[in-house]
Amino acid sequence: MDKFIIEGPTPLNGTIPISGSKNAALPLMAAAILGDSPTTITNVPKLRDIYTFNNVIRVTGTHVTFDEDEGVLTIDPANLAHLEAPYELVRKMRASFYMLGALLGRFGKAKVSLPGGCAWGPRPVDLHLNGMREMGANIRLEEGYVIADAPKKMEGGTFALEPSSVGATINLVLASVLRAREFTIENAAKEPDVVLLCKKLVEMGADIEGVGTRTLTIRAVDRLEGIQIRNAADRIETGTFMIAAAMHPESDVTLEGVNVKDLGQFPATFEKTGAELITGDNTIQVIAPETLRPTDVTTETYPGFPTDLQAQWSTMMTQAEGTSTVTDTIYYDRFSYVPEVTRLGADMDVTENRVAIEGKTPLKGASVMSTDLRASVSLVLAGMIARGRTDVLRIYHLDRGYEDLEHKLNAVGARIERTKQEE
Ligand SMILES: CC(=O)N[C@H]1[C@@H](OP(=O)(O)OP(=O)(O)OC[C@H]2O[C@@H](n3ccc(=O)[nH]c3=O)[C@H](O)[C@@H]2O)O[C@H](CO)[C@@H](O)[C@@H]1O
Ligand SMILES: C=C(OP(=O)(O)O)C(=O)O
Repeated sequence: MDKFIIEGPTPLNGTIPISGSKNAALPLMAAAILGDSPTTITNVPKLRDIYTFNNVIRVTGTHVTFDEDEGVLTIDPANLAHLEAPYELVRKMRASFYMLGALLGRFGKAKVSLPGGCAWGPRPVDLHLNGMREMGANIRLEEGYVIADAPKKMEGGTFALEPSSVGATINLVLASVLRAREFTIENAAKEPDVVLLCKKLVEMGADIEGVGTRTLTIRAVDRLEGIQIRNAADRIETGTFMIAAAMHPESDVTLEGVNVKDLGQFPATFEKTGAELITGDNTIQVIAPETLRPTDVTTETYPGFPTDLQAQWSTMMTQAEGTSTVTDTIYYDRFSYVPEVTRLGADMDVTENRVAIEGKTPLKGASVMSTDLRASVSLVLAGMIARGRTDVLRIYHLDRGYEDLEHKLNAVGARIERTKQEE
């Protein structure tokens, strides 16, 4: 197991390239197995979640090749015959649960383990399962597995997502495009990852009405063909580095390869901190403010503030001149980073789904432990402005979702070393 040793504080100056998005790539990979010819996806990041999902897909007999240097993934489902996603792999990442929709949609049968992923508390999948039932599938749970089957064509129907769910929208779209006569998803997610998936399925031949809106109507087609897809830029990595840049008053960082449109309201919220943003076609320059203004945020569905940037924002607010609150309405208990950032000297207090942060506390290096992906990166952000040495333990969570994190940050002035962690 690896850990990071971080020496701080360090201002960040220079240019950071943004990688392809993990959360956009994974549903596209699941969609590829619906095609009756190979699909090629470019701009795919080298991340542990991508390798794990490659292996999940391979178990089915699908041929997967990943050219890591070029970021090109080719998925050829011609020999797909084994309709199962086993616990040993699915437990490692939540997105492998998309295999349920994809296998059921393509073959009318699937056996998929209930999911794992970042475990900060309950992450139910009832909407995925009930939506498929509404479509006409038989679903039962047996020994930790979901076992599903469906007739050649399911009747379909209408299913309202309450609350709106990214994962359930993706799974229901995957299950229906080849197999439901007419299926309507109300209150569908319209996060950029979902919109990209729907657009690419339409390019493959799917019939999806309402792409990019809250109501999707899907009418099954008989076949889909493989296509060439360019994966989106990672909007959460972009937001994370914007926050990193704002945390030290002498930082000035340009992010390259950004998809500004995918950031929703985040840039406008970000500017309330006093940080200056200069936006180009696919670049964002972040000039840190002299004094960071306390700025309250509440997570919402897109285009609102993303839950995946909640921990990073709270960590930034430890350096603001005053008190702020950060509320998570998507996942109520995504605050496991708080005791760890507190170990570095922050003053944070969690009540229900809200953390109150008393700002401008000097941080001082210590050993801290990563508990999930976005929690882990928050500890790196804190470590980069803490005085002295911070050891961030168990960084395997980070490797699930941040490509070349230490190299990218060291190239702009950070001092982060990856080393083996003694057990
Ligand atoms: C809307 C939202 O911001 N979704 C985020 C969520 O996606 P993820 O797909 O994990 O979660 P969902 O979007 O499905 O969850 C949204 C809400 O719906 C609830 N729910 C979901 C499914 C279900 O079957 N039953 C149910 O009650 C969840 O508990 C949650 O409160 O975490 C991902 C990883 O951090 C993020 O990338 C997504 O942007
Ligand atoms: C937690 C995340 O991923 P997952 O939903 O795959 O656990 C994330 O991307 O922040």
